[in-house]
Amino acid sequence: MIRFNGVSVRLAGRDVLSDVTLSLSERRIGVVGANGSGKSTLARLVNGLALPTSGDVTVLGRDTRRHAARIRRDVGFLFTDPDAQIVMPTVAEDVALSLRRKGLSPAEVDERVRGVLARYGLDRHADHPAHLLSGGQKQLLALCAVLVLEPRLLVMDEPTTLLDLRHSRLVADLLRELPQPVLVVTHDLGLLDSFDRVIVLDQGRVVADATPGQAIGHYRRLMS
Ligand SMILES: Nc1ncnc2c1ncn2[C@@H]1O[C@H](COP(=O)(O)OP(=O)(O)OP(=O)(O)O)[C@@H](O)[C@H]1O
Repeated sequence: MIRFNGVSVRLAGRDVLSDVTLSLSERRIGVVGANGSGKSTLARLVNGLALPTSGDVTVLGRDTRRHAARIRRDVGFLFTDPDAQIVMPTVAEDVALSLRRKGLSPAEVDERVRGVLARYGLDRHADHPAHLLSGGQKQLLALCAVLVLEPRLLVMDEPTTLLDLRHSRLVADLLRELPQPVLVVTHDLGLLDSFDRVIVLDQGRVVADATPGQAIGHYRRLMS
């Protein structure tokens, strides 16, 4: 599903990722590590937002250097900062935008938008200005806009950072239920309990790649 082959990323004269080789095919994959260890860069490599300086990244059988546009259609990407992906004036319009680009009929768009907003408790805000939502509500809106497209694979960069306990649980439940494979970067270690595989990064290198219990144990020792 995702293959990193000898991947290094050098930015502004610094090695942000060094010689990462991973073959990922599990349904739930977590990535943890200290601030600045390269987690977001690793996530961004998966949909071609970042490109390797050396080595290559293959996603769903395609090289991210040569097929970035196609890969972005297949891979839903949730940014840490929801303001980075909210573009339309109202909540419903923002979710509808990506669907209209897919050529769906107005009635179909409306039905899908209402459905996803209701699922994430934003239906009351459908016609409200998106910029007036709280940070957590914006994060949920960004999630709705990604999920409504039913991508083949999802990448989430710190999806629960702005969420209260109830909404964090909603995202944890979603991660259990979603049919698609998901790669999640997070500092919310509880989110990873039910995951299949967790990768620990340290200074741009993979230093553990194991079950959640083993990987988080390694991460805790690294941080102590
Ligand atoms: N465009 C860029 N230009 C220069 N340096 C960058 C760029 N993007 C990231 N970096 C650097 O790469 C390193 C890794 O950044 P990255 O965002 O991948 O870390 P992270 O593990 O996600 O951190 P955090 O947990 O704080 O979000 C950091 O030192 C950062 O300053």
